[in-house]
Amino acid sequence: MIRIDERAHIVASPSSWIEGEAERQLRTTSGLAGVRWAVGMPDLHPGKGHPIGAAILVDGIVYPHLVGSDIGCGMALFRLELPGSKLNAERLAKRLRGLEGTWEGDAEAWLRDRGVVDPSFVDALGTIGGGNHFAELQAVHELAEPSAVHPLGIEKKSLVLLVHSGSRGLGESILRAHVAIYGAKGLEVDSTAGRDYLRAHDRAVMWGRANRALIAHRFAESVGADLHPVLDVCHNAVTPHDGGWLHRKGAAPHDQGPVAIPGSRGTLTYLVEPTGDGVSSGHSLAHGAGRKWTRSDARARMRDRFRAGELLRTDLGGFVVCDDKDLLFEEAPDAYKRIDRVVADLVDAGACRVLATLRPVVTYKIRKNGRE
Ligand SMILES: Nc1nc2c(ncn2[C@@H]2O[C@H](COP(=O)(O)O)[C@@H](O)[C@H]2O)c(=O)[nH]1
Ligand SMILES: [Mn+2]
Repeated sequence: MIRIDERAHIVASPSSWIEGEAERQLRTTSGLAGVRWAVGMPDLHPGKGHPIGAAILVDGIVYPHLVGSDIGCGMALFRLELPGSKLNAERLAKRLRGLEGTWEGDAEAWLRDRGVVDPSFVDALGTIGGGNHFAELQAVHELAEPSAVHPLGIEKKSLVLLVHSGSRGLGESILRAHVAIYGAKGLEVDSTAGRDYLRAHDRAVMWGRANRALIAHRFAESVGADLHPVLDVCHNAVTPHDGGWLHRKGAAPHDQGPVAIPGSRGTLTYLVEPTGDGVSSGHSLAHGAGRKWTRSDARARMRDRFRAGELLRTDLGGFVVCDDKDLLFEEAPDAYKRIDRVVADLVDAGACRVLATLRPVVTYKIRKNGRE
């Protein structure tokens, strides 16, 4: 554990690499009015003023900035049953398209069926979005705890689909509306503005969940596969906890069953199960490996070493669908911290155990002219 101040610590061994700026941001965050405690996950890294990879419990106040603009972002895992017995990843990668274009189905009905009243941003529903969002076909690498994994329907030969996306323009519009009036201020939970924010926030969380489900549906449809939901875990949200409000920005809940913690398109994803009471880890788990390099650093460093085309295959043999060269460089596996170290820190802290590891087979980011 790395102690930051009397209210803040990071769930990481002192030898794990955490950027000084991320520690500074966590200290600033723990000094906000009403903060009871702030806990950094081992994937902690700097954000826009406040760190990413943190859980912050606040009394009486909700801080929209601590949740950020991608309200409801999360990881959803599905088991995928492909027709035929042999997987041809390259052919499958070529067949996949269209996840960046507007869905032709009834998006309003899709949202309503999933509890989103007053549907909005319907044109973006079912689209992955930019940045580090992705839809990734994965194979089981190792089953560490077969008896715990079988109830999830996952076996040694299973294929799974991991979808990382959020509330797209909806979450952004909610934060923007807050900033226009209140700037960086928090809101009293028991105020009209606080209640309005929480209502809009909850809608964005449900929108994000419905979005991941639709992305998975489109992915499965485009390769003719059957889809079985395994888990959906949101990592950007604020929820009631122990009389206060638990803000999570890039942190998965510890009390909602198994969590998928991805590393990058070129490293393993860890399927973990929370252990212990969650107290020392802020009732949370890491949500990824966390950035090591900023996007501009990654572009500069990777451009020096590789041509974009060379990054379309990964060291683990995966295929990458990404027609945006900048994004290909920015999201290179080297731009992220080591996922094995992140997970080891959580395990050493008694926060989770590893059930299985998953290997990326096809990572879909963006295809230009996706509908052709
Ligand atoms: N398996 C993959 N993991 C990836 C990829 N791109 C990013 N990542 C990991 O996901 C988290 C997401 O972080 P967030 O703050 O945007 O929610 C990130 O930390 C990486 O570890 C990918 O293409 N495949
Ligand atoms: Mn996210």
